[in-house]
Amino acid sequence: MAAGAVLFWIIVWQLGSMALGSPLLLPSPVAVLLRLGELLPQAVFWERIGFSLARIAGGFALGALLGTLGALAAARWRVVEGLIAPLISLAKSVPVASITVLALIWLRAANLAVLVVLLVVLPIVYENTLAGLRATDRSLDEMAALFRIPAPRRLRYLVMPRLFPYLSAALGAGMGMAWKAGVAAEVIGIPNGSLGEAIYDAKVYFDTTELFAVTLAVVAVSAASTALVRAALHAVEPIACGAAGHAPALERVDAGAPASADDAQASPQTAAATSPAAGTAAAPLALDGIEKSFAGHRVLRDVSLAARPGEALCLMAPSGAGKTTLMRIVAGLEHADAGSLVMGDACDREPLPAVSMAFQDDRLADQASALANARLPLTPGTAAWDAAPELLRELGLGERLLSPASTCSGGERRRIALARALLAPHGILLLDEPFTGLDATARERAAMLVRSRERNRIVIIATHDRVDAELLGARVIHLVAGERGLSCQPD
Ligand SMILES: Nc1ncnc2c1ncn2[C@@H]1O[C@H](COP(=O)(O)OP(=O)(O)OP(=O)(O)O)[C@@H](O)[C@H]1O
Repeated sequence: MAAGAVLFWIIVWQLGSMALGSPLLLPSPVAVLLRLGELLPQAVFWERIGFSLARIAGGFALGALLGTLGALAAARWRVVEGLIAPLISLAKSVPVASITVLALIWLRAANLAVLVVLLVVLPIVYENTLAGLRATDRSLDEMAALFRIPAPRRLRYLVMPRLFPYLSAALGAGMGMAWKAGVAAEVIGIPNGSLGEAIYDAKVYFDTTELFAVTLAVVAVSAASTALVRAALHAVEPIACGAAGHAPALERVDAGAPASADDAQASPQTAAATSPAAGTAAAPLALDGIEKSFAGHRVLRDVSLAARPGEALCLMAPSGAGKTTLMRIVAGLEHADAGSLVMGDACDREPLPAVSMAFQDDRLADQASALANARLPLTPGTAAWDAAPELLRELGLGERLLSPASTCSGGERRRIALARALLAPHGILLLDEPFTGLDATARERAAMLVRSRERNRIVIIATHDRVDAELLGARVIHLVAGERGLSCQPD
């Protein structure tokens, strides 16, 4: 299709040239191709291409680097964004010709394309990268904060997948613009041995055919550079984004325990023996008189409850009653309007308490594998790290260990999120409707695994289903609707 379109326009060009009948105004494509054929064997022509390519690529690399660093700093500090904003506006609006003339005053003519290209590429990369960084997924950020995922892992598995499409678009567009601006600057500054000089000479000698031939070469080299940049980005993307199969550090499965369907039959008792949480002692938890409203709508009123390590509580209430809100308050993700929350000796919410949570909406790194997701909050070499593949197998995910989370079914994603919460060695485990989407067998197995790992933790489960409480042997707490909100009542 593309080749057909090109052929169509070459025919139009040929017909136009024949109609005009003046090679000075519009040489025919055949004449241009013949001239290009004469230029291509000449070493000096390739030296010109090399000269311009080196400077344009250099300016592009500098612009991309500074644009990315500037965007990272601007996303982190508003004051930096404010300081950079006028410079970016200036770089976008100042004509290439003005920059070129200034560059000629400041620099040697040979290197002026570097500065001009830098100033053209920098705002494109800066603005796109900043937009990518701002297109944050708050729920993933919240998950990362709760699990205390180390910054380099956050960047690779959670930020880069969002950022990469913006960065690719910017670099692809930036490379095309770099050639336009770089050659324009060379035509004005006429550095010796550049493609711009060849175009300038062709203009001076009214050699329109030569002008077209050199321009055609510029277009070809620009297209090849853009294709190269896109191919490099395509190759780098899975590694930069920690996609499944490209994160060996997080995905190493013990050689003695290959992923297989048979492994899914491993018993929960085995898991209990290797449970990372087995030695984790939690402090008691006490909520007293918790109140919470959203925009005047009271959700929780006078909610009080207490739990000791080793205890499981089951919050039962109808949909929309406030179970998630209460869990979020325990996790420190939401602030109560009134009341107190005590964990052992530590009062209240700052910093976030050592809590792990299976969120209602899973919150997985979609491109990463099931195993990488389960290990995101973990430290290599710990018991929890080593136990991750086994736990996933016991949850029936032996075949999916190295599959991207995005390709997993709803029930499989639920179990990955559950595994991540179970493995994180925190004293309080919050499970928000953890068995949604699981069939009866998977649900029973998951419940047994939770039970086998809860010994020294406080487990709070939100559910609509009494069976979940029975499977887990949990104490049932009803959130009961009152006149002015929801309060807590034992079973
Ligand atoms: N950030 C928020 N802003 C405004 N309203 C909110 C917010 N978070 C929760 N709510 C409201 O608080 C109420 C309780 O929500 P919550 O998610 O805690 O209920 P739930 O019992 O967990 O529901 P479900 O069982 O359907 O998950 C709902 O009416 C919800 O719309």
